[in-house]
Amino acid sequence: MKIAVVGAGIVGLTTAAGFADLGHQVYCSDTDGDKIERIENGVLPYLEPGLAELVKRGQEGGRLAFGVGASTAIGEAEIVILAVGTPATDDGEILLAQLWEAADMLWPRADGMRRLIAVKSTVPVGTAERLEARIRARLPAEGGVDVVSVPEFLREGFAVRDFFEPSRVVIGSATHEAAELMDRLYRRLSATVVHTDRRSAELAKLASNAALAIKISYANEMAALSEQTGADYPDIARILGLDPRIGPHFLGAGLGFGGSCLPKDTRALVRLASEAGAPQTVASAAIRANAVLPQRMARKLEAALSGLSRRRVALLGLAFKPGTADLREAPSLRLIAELKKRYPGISLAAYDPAVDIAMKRQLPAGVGLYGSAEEALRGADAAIVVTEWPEIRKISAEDYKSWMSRPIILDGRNCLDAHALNAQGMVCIGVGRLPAAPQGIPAYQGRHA
Ligand SMILES: NC(=O)c1ccc[n+]([C@@H]2O[C@H](COP(=O)([O-])OP(=O)(O)OC[C@H]3O[C@@H](n4cnc5c(N)ncnc54)[C@H](O)[C@@H]3O)[C@@H](O)[C@H]2O)c1
Ligand SMILES: O=c1ccn([C@@H]2O[C@H](COP(=O)(O)OP(=O)(O)O[C@H]3O[C@H](CO)[C@@H](O)[C@H](O)[C@H]3O)[C@@H](O)[C@H]2O)c(=O)[nH]1
Repeated sequence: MKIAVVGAGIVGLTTAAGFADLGHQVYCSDTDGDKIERIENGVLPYLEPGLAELVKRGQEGGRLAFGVGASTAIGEAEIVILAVGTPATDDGEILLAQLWEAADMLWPRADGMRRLIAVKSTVPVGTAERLEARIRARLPAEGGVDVVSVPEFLREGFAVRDFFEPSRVVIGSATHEAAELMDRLYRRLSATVVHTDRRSAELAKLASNAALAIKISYANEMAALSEQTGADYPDIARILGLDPRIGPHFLGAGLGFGGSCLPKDTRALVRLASEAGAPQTVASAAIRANAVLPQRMARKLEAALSGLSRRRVALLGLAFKPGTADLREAPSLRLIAELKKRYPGISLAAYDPAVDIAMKRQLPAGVGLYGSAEEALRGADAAIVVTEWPEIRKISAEDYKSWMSRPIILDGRNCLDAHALNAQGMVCIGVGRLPAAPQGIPAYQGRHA
């Protein structure tokens, strides 16, 4: 099948390279000429395991080509997949400018034959219908277009794996022909395919991310309650997760959810729901619960160190999760803003294994960015684990003790063995965990003390 993918972000590029690998003829376009040039030369702008190899295989096999903007290849494609960005404002309005721009580039190439446009970008409910109406209004009478909704559920850092082994493929369509054609496209993947209407597909995407956000916020509030009542949240999470009706995933407490999707899509759902007259109070509370986590961490830091104004604090990890260099809505940025607001004299020394130029540019002024954990930790009065990178989890008690002024670690992802580190003369405090008598924090006398 001939396919065009519009947008070469993580989603577009993975989709394009994935379908090329499945034997389709794929043309992938982006308006960003630099990005396309880098991709064509094998220098991917994303840290995604296996993606560079997949792209190379597609190019070498002659099944994957790239270009800037519109092209005849788009006119020839049976299916055009839209994977452009759909950022959201702080109050949850999803901005569709990139989608309309892409659509306006398509319609002059859609005349004369019936064509399928698949919206993979995350959009408000009703967008596929609006897009179809917009394109149809510009088409000559003999032309035709069907717009379907095929939301994407891949996770950053697992994009390639999730393409080939998706948890589900959702196809929202309005005609039998469109559903059938999309089915053919996905036939080579052994995935559970759910056929539905377009609005349900669009809402299912927002609902999925909001469900994950709600679960994480529940975990974080339960962790706070554990701290207040002398319980151990990781044990509680394990007990909860053993109930198959609850499940073990997304119960990790810490600095909360970030990234380009969970925060924006949950905000979008809340806004959409309020406009539709069906308020999503639970999703709304999940956003509020997430927002207070940097303050909680700042208070813990203050309790662990008496006086913070001239202290040096190391931040271990900046990316919104391990395996990516993505800083979009990263908890690290909210934590930095909170610490700098509360303690203007604080010195912040950060390290992230995926540090790159883009990350440097996004960091607020006044944060030192170092090329190794050792450099960030040297002379630090405390360290906060912000992202649970394997490299960071592996730092030994000996290293912490020899590099830092005071070996105080606030484990913002509960990824360290606090008891083992504490037994080696460190002060390691997790989230929802019982503190092991650090200075400034009252000792707990229970089994974890
Ligand atoms: N990143 C994820 O993990 C993820 C997962 C699932 C769904 N999504 C959703 O998928 C969509 C894409 O996400 P992303 O992270 O890949 O976005 P992105 O912003 O990283 O990439 C979008 C790309 O589209 C390009 N673009 C914009 N207008 C264009 C046009 N008119 N023609 C051609 N290219 C154009 C941009 O230059 C950019 O390279 C979003 O709606 C997002 O919410 C993202
Ligand atoms: O128990 C947990 C699990 C995750 N997180 C945080 O939640 C955020 C999001 O994590 P994750 O969902 O793994 O990352 P994304 O790559 O943003 O993927 C989400 O967003 C994508 C874009 O819509 C969807 O396609 C995916 O299905 C959905 O998991 C990160 O900041 C994590 O640190 C926690 O705090 N606790």
